[in-house]
Amino acid sequence: MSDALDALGLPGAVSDLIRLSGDAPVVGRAVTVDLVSAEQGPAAPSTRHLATAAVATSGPEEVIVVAHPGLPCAGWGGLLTKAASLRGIAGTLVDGPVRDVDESRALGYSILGRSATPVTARGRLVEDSWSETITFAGVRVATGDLVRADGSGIVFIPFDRAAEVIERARQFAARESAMSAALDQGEVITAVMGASYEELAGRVAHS
Ligand SMILES: O=C([O-])CC(=O)C(=O)O
Ligand SMILES: [Mg+2]
Repeated sequence: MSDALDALGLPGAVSDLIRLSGDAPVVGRAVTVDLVSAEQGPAAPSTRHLATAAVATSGPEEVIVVAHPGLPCAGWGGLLTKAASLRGIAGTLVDGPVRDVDESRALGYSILGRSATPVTARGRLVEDSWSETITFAGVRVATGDLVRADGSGIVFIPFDRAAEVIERARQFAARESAMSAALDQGEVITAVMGASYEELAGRVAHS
């Protein structure tokens, strides 16, 4: 998917976030949440914990995508995981720290984030909006965009470019399957990942 974005000159690949829990690929449509520091948020104190509206209205094939202002406190926790898991939500991506990671692991719920922390968001972070377009690790993400995340990171695909990105990704995947089969048949890696593979990336990157 990342190679397909490269090929089409699209941003959307996010490095540096790590898998904190779960082991299944996270695939679905983004449901965005934007967090700000409590000092920058609304004057009245928050009466609803962050991300709860997004969780309460989302379900299977949806992914909660949480923008985080970078303070050292959690943008997600175990009770949110429990509620999301009960609703069949595909997973959560947080551009910041996450807490209660062991609870999320016990439930097998997939989370990618920047780090783990024990520190609560309460009194520190508030939800500025949800379902609005956000900037997540430098990528603009709208609710409804496609997401795929796994142990290597995240790709976001704008909904209106999804068909062409997926088509291109299928071509790359077919090519890699053939290369993998060639290895099974005894071809050497120097030949399998030879000039044609390198040229493919070069052509792609500059097309
Ligand atoms: O207080 C928080 O940051 C959220 C939390 O622990 C949870 O969802 O369990
Ligand atoms: Mg908790």
